Amino acid sequence: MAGVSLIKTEKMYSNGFTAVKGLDLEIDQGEFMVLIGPSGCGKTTILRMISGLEEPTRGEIWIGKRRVNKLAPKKREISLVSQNHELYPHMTIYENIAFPLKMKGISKDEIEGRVKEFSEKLGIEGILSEKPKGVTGEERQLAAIGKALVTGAKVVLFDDPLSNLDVRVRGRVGTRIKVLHQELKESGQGVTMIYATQERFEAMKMGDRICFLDQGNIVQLDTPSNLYNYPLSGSTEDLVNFSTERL
Ligand SMILES: Nc1ncnc2c1ncn2[C@@H]1O[C@H](COP(=O)(O)OP(=O)(O)OP(=O)(O)O)[C@@H](O)[C@H]1O
Repeated sequence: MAGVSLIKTEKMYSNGFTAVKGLDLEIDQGEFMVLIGPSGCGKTTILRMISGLEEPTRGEIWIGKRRVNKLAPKKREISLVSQNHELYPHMTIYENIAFPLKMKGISKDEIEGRVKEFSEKLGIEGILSEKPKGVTGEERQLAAIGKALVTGAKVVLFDDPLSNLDVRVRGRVGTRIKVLHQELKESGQGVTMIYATQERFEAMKMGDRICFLDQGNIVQLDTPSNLYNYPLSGSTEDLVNFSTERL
């Protein structure tokens, strides 16, 4: 397991726009951290810096005991799930989930065991021989989550992964991710999950803690119950009021 720390992390894009402003954020190992905030507040930029797809302009990023500012994405032991499921259309669901393990040179038997384990945990064992276009959007996204987790990544990043699904399906897949996080923790394989969303109900339901962002700054960082009891600003009051109406 590995925690993630951002220390005075800043991102200025080449056009001079600063999307993330001197962020201090410590995510514990095995934690489920939700990043929430309006469009453009910097959620994707933060995830891209943690995964290594963007380099911070200033500050530090640590994954576990390693300072990763200059470390290649592949060496960070991180997976990223986005709203576009990123499955290869010509491969079956099984082949897609197995693909990152195959790339690592893992034996066929071990691949089989791991794909079986994760597909059962995600309830998609019945669609393994299908191609992505032959299954539902929900199943495709679950397969993408399986592909992200099967490698044994210590940190999994989710960039608004459910935004293309309708609201009922969204709730179901969100619950599955949360349950899976808990099951992995209980089985000693805990994974740190960092989950970006604009959905307030999702944030309150899923996060161990919620980091509320606005214009590249943290507005409030706390547990759902503390946010509920002690909202520090109009934005966090909004988050709590809207979400609890639906609880
Ligand atoms: N490559 C880039 N060059 C310049 N500005 C960028 C670049 N990428 C993102 N931005 C800007 O940085 C800000 C933060 O963008 P980011 O995608 O991180 O926000 P977000 O919170 O993930 O938004 P959303 O919820 O809409 O995905 C936005 O104002 C965006 O326009």
